Amino acid sequence: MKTLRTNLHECSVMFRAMAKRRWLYAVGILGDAMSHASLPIIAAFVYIDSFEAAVARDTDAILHATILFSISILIVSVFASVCKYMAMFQVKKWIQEMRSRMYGHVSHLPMSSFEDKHTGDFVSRLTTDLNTMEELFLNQFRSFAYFVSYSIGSIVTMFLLEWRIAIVLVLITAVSSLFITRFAHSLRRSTDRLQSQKAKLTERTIDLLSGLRVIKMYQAEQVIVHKNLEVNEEITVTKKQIGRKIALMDGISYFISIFNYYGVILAGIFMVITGHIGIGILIAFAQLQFNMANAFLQISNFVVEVQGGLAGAVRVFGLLEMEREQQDDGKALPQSTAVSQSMVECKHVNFSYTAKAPALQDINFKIENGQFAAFVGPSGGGKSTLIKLLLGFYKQFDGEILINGVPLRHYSLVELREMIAFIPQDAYIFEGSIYENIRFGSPNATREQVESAAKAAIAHEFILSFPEGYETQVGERGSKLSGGQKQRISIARAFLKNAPIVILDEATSALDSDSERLIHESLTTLSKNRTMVVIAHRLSTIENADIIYVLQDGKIAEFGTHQELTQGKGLYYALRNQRIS
Ligand SMILES: Nc1ncnc2c1ncn2[C@@H]1O[C@H](COP(=O)(O)OP(=O)(O)OP(=O)(O)O)[C@@H](O)[C@H]1O
Repeated sequence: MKTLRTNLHECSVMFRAMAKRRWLYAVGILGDAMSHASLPIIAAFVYIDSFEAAVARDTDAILHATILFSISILIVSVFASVCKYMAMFQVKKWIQEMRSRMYGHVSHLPMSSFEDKHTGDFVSRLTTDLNTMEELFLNQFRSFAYFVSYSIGSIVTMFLLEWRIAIVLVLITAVSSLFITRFAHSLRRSTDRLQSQKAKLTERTIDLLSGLRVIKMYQAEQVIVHKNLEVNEEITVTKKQIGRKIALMDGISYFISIFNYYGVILAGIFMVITGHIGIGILIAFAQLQFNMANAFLQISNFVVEVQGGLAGAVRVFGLLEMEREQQDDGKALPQSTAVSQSMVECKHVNFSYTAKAPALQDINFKIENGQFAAFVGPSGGGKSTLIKLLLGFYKQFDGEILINGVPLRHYSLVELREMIAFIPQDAYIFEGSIYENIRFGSPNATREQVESAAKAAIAHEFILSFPEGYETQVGERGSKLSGGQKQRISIARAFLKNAPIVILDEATSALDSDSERLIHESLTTLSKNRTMVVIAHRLSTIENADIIYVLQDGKIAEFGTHQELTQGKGLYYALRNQRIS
């Protein structure tokens, strides 16, 4: 019963989500199911007339019944096809809308969602789970509507024909339905588990494909294959459990169906012999009961598919229920058009990811407009965390962050991100052309603007050296470009965005000295008339910074210019010597 209630609740959530489409879908699916269900019932009446006519040797009556039946088949076929198309069309459109909604939703999720869950989990929800939900609407609900329409129709017909047999059938059907709902409960647990295991398999597959280089280098093929095998085995175990339940359910529903079918025939023969019903009615009963028995034989597969579809739907809706990044009101920009003296300021900022150790403690600094500020420090010191706060990825921190003199909370995310051009460590390159990749910086930019951004980033020459120039397809994650080329495309995006603040998380990967020089040059140009905040891993790149902050264990351990910090012989000095030696 609990499963039934849960299933009904899940269905009602889905139907509500279909909005206006649900009515056309419901009409389509019911029309299709009822017209298909009506054929065997019409056939039952045709059999009564035909067999009675056959006994009376009335050929006209047989011809009449045959013509009527043929016309019915024609009408039902046309009507059912139209209804089926209507329902199918609504589902396809709805799934398309859901897919776009899910994509949009994923792009608005806070970064913390992706730190908590594996990419594979999202991929699985967007593909496998959405597909199972589509199947549920296209096939399983259709079969269910047919089964219900046919059961009601045939039971009513049987009541009209011979109520005593009909009562017995209703009782047996009710008992069988109760038994099936009990199975549904246990099957649902297995199908929920199966959907999660499938998601885990997608996660493992993504790890295999994305980490293939590392796997090969460390000859870890066996390790990764073993991990995949583990999930594969778990899936097989769950499928076996489902298979056992299906087999048991199949056996019992087979017994019930056959028992019902032959029971009706035997009872009917007995009633014909005793003169209670004619032979036509007996044949009609056999016809109705035959279809009912067939439907019952399909029921186990149907229950598994419905539970699987619902489990997928729950994961789809689970994704849509994940909380989006809060956009806030956004009233900061009008005030901030007047440029404040300090561009980025932190006042007593404290932040923790979890209840355990704080990632940032009492951070205070002020970066003046047009300054070049660098953050350095040992691994795990809190540099990336600070950048995440400045970019608005996490909002739950204590203290105050001011951008252009206005507290961060007064900016909408759109406004905040318009103020900042971010160059991440991993210069993410999207599938597509170099031109499209640079244009990410400003989707409305003209060709000239894209090219002048590429020139400023000293990328124009290498782009033109490719036979297809800006139209060169870069491959998955820019696989056809070198590390330095990817970084220069990423810098070109920042030039194109033309934001007053540039935040750069310096790439850790080593580059050849030529690439490093070009990148250094382009960053120097980029920093002109802009406020630069750089997380530096190579201390040589920030020697000319206006101010350097050294972060250790979430605190600012020291700050000053390169000369001051070197003379101070503190942590900066030690770090520098460590890296040089
Ligand atoms: N998503 C997260 N959830 C929980 N803890 C995190 C998360 N991200 C970082 N941390 C922790 O916060 C602390 C600061 O990490 P952070 O990434 O800011 O350091 P970092 O200075 O940028 O290090 P690195 O130079 O190695 O990149 C570390 O102890 C880290 O383990």
